[in-house]
Amino acid sequence: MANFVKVITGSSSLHRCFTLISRCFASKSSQPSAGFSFEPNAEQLEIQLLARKFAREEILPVAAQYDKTGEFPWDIIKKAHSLGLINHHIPQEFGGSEIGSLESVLIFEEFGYACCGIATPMDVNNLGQIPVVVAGNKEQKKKYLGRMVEEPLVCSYAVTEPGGGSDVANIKTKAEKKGDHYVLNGQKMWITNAGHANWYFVLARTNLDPKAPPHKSLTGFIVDRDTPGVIPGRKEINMGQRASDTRGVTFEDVLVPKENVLIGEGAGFKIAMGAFDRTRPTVASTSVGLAQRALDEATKYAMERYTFGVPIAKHQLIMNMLAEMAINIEVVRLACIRAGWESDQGRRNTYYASIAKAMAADVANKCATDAVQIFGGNGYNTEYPVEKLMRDAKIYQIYEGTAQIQRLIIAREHLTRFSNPSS
Ligand SMILES: CCCCCCCC(=O)SCCNC(=O)CCNC(=O)[C@H](O)C(C)(C)COP(=O)(O)OP(=O)(O)OC[C@H]1O[C@@H](n2cnc3c(N)ncnc32)[C@H](O)[C@@H]1OP(=O)(O)O
Repeated sequence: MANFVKVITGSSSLHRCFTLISRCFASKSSQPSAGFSFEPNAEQLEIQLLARKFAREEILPVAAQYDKTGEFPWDIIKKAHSLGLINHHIPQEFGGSEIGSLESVLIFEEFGYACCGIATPMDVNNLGQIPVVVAGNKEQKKKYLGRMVEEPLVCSYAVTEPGGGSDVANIKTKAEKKGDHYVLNGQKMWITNAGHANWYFVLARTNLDPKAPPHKSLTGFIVDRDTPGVIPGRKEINMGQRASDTRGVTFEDVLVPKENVLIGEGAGFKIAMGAFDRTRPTVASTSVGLAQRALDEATKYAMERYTFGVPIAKHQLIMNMLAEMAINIEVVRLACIRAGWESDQGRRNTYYASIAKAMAADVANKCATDAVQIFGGNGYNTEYPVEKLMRDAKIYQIYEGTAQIQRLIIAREHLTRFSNPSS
């Protein structure tokens, strides 16, 4: 592995970072802090710098090309795997690095800065794994997480259906128990990594009684991609994040062994929701990376572009736009850190995760749109980087819970806290 690191970077300092990152993983750096601090500790800084170097040197230069071709970024995923920059949540017991959510937040901001289309397959890899991390038994973890540490594989989180993704309790895919197996039938839609996944986390209805409480009727399964009857559809051509692989998946009489049920029948809804609590902070920080990139590109352009005899960065209306971008980025970055940190304290972070996700998605869209505005006609052209940022940003207000669903969650959490301040 060390050789591989040198081959891809030509740098022994990067390898030193890798050693440090492993040490940090081993010591689980996210211990409760002694008090407020805006300073990353030495290990967090090393992780951030490693991710930044990797993102700027390996992802950013090829981002436009992957966007153009829509090719799945296997090369990047393999390199990230070899550096320990993916599979963060897998316990050390099963070979993973088991870093904190806060460290994941730091890594994904760097990935998002370089290319969200390339970051998303790696983010979703976490989303697919987390149900197994939090709800899998020892055998399931060993079998399905262990293989992802051994080789660069990806998995998927298959919850959304053609009928909708927001109202999770109403999904229609069903799994009927027959002997030692469940027979899975149904259709999933907008499943990221679906064409390349080695296995899927699938949420399905196991209690078909219409009077049964919907949340307790859903069960989470691990489904091997090569099981007969698992049929991924065509790659969807989306507005942005084009390197990311999104497809429908049909399940036709798929036999899933009962050993692949997570926890037990009826536990699926809460497993699926709990996974979002862990991944929304990193999805949010990925979009913060995009917003920061938009600000940096816009600033550079504004300092080089002259109108009325001065760089446009000297015009107050442009300065105002840059300032607004900076304000929003600084604030939402802290929201992401809080959401990751809360999770690392072992507390339910639903409220903070949704605040970070909701705000980061809006900030990314505002910053990308304003960057295009600052670039003027050039911003609308594919020769410049900001039109891609605008296309890549939109989905953050839709996937992993729409802007509206996040506000629903925040309001519900707020009302509960308000009524019961000790909760
Ligand atoms: C990197 C980019 C990612 C790209 C791929 C993204 C993949 C996707 O986009 S997936 C599709 C997007 N969809 C979503 O994000 C789902 C959005 N929907 C939701 O989050 C839920 O359906 C939501 C919040 C609206 C829940 O609504 P609702 O059906 O009213 O359930 P609700 O009453 O709140 O909860 C039911 C039970 O679950 C529990 N629960 C809810 N949330 C959680 C949670 N976070 N953790 C644990 N338990 C939870 C509740 O406490 C309740 O428990 P009990 O019955 O014991 O009281």
